[in-house]
Amino acid sequence: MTAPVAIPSKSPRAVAASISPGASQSLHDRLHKRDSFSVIRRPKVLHPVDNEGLKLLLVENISQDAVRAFQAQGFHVDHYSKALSEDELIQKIPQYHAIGIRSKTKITERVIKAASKLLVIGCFCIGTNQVDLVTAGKVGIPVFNSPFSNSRSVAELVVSELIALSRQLVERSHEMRQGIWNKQSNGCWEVRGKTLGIVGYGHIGAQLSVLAEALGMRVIFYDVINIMPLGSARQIETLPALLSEADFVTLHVPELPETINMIGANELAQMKVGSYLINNARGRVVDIPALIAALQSKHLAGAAIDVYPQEPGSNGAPFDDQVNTWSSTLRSLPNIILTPHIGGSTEEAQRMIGEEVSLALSRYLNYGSTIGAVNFPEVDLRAITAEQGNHVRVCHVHSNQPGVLRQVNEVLSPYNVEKQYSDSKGDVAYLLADIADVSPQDVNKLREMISHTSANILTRLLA
Ligand SMILES: O=C(O)C(=O)COP(=O)(O)O
Repeated sequence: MTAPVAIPSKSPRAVAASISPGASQSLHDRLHKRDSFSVIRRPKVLHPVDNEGLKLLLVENISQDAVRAFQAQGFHVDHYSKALSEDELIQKIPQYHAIGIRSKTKITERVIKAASKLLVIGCFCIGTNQVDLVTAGKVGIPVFNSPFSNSRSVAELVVSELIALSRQLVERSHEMRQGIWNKQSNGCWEVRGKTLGIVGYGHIGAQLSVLAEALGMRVIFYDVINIMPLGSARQIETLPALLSEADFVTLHVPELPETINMIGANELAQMKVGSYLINNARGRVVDIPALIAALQSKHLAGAAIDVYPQEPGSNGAPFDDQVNTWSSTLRSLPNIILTPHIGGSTEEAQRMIGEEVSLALSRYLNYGSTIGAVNFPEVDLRAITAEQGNHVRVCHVHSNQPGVLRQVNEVLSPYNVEKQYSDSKGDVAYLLADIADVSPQDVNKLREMISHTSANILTRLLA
């Protein structure tokens, strides 16, 4: 699990989408919910004019709620339970307009280059490090994720690991399953009064902070930005200071160049003798051979690991030295809890993520909205109403360079532009414009002309 990817604050002129995952409205109602105008006037349901019959590829066992939500809109959905390798993706992706993945499927530059029809990528999880976000943005593909819907599930898993580690629960259970009675209190502790050090105080870290205090723990945290501590938690200035004070260290940071091997031999040496390490973030954040050494020397009393640099792509696949050279050594250590990347794997989290990310993808495919995209300017427009029969929405992704809007507005000048909004992020800019009274014969002509402007990356028309 990772802390949320920082989403730039929304422009005051962009319409913010507030999504309440527990809400029970239909997808259609929710697609329009945030537009107060639509309460009075019925919104028109838009469809892409040039790619009818949208095909979606969902991999890694994404929730059936998402499958149903897409099917209800008439999209064709192909659903796989396992992750696909780069070569498998390259072979399949050319026919799809959208793909939904979780943490394991890597959308590399090669995959994106092969994805000639791809319009949007949905990460049905928090982390987006498995996607080449820059390349996707450059070819006009926004990437959406679920910034917090599995946070509670991860925080609860950490609570269980805190107690299980400090009571050597997995060891005792393993012995009993082998018929060995080994009642002992040596090296077993209550968590009450112990110090929990949280590295990364995002949605998961903050949620965990509250739960841990309810157990009577002292909570300290380290984060690269200043964050208001919840309850009696305390922000610590530096990582070494946190490591040297905590009895338990738990990691909740995204995988970034600066977090890879963030916990190595030096950091482990800074941790207290007899302390514990918990990693439910990303496998490459911890230098595992160094962790193995720290456990073997008994400097650490235990560890719980849910994520690994390399992970098998499907259930039933072995977790052995072919996957990571040290797998069997790790498996042989005492008081280590190893789980197969299950931090966000609860019914509740998967259902909420399925709803949230399918909604974001549908909003983009049908209405052009990029609110919540992690690699793209966030743009939305209030709905076209059902009465506005011949209105057309232009969605124009272009290079962020001078003179583009002049060219595009030149093309639009014979029409009445009801509303338009554009924003940029890095090299990519995105314009949404609603055009009145476009005859059906003119629609394709309009798309052709805008597509031929010099900075065009991708132009879609919705009507
Ligand atoms: O949300 C995340 O980033 C996770 O690591 C969970 O990944 P998963 O959906 O279980 O593949």
